[in-house]
Amino acid sequence: MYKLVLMRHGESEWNAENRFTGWSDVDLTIKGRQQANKAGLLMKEAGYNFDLAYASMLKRAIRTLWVALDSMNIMHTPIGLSWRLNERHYGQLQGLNKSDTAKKYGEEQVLIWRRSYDIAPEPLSLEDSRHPRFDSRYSKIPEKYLPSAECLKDTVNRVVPFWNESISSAIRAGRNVLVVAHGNSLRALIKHIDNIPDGDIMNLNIPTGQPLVYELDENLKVIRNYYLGNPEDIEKSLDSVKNQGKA
Ligand SMILES: O=C(O)[C@H](O)COP(=O)(O)O
Repeated sequence: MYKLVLMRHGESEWNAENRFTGWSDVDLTIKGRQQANKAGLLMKEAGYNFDLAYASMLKRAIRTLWVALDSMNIMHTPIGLSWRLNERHYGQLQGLNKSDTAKKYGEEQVLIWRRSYDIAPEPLSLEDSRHPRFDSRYSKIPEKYLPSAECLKDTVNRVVPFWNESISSAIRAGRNVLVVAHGNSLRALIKHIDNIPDGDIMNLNIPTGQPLVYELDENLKVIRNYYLGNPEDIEKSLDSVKNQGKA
């Protein structure tokens, strides 16, 4: 049996301000750093150790990973960063307050933008200075792959090649792997590894800074999954994620 640990970054500055974030590169809040530290201690106490860790190319995920590895005292762990683990690109919604957006367009519309499987928000124009094609960290990635907006289906299509080419082969090679990414890039990954139907994935939310363990059989089929943290904290955190789109 293999074990894989997935974790969403700790609270970010825009989580705290309830703004759509996507590929915007905002940092962790103090609370977010504390969550990452606590998550590391939790994993250490539970006997986890990692041979390899992955994060997206966004600093809220990278810093969460650094802080967690630091609190586990395993900062030597090799790290792979990939744009394929970045958050779902939220297009023109990026930067807007979720609750104000619900007041303007209605909660139902915001829920569609946040959780529908195949409806993407309005894209950023190719000339918008926030477009990833102007960001040097993505300069080696062919422009056709750089999103202007994504629905979850697009994010699944972006994340799955990274699972197939990197994460799953590391697991099969017997390496203990930690992946730190984002609410929607993890929903995309989980949809794939746990074979969740398109219609059911809208009910899955991921709390910030909570290690989520997946036990996998030799064919990488999911046996079971569970959070390491306190169930009440996780429930509270899940409710707050759900309620972000309320007017
Ligand atoms: O990009 C964002 O705003 C968050 O990371 C995830 O947002 P969501 O829960 O509204 O999809």
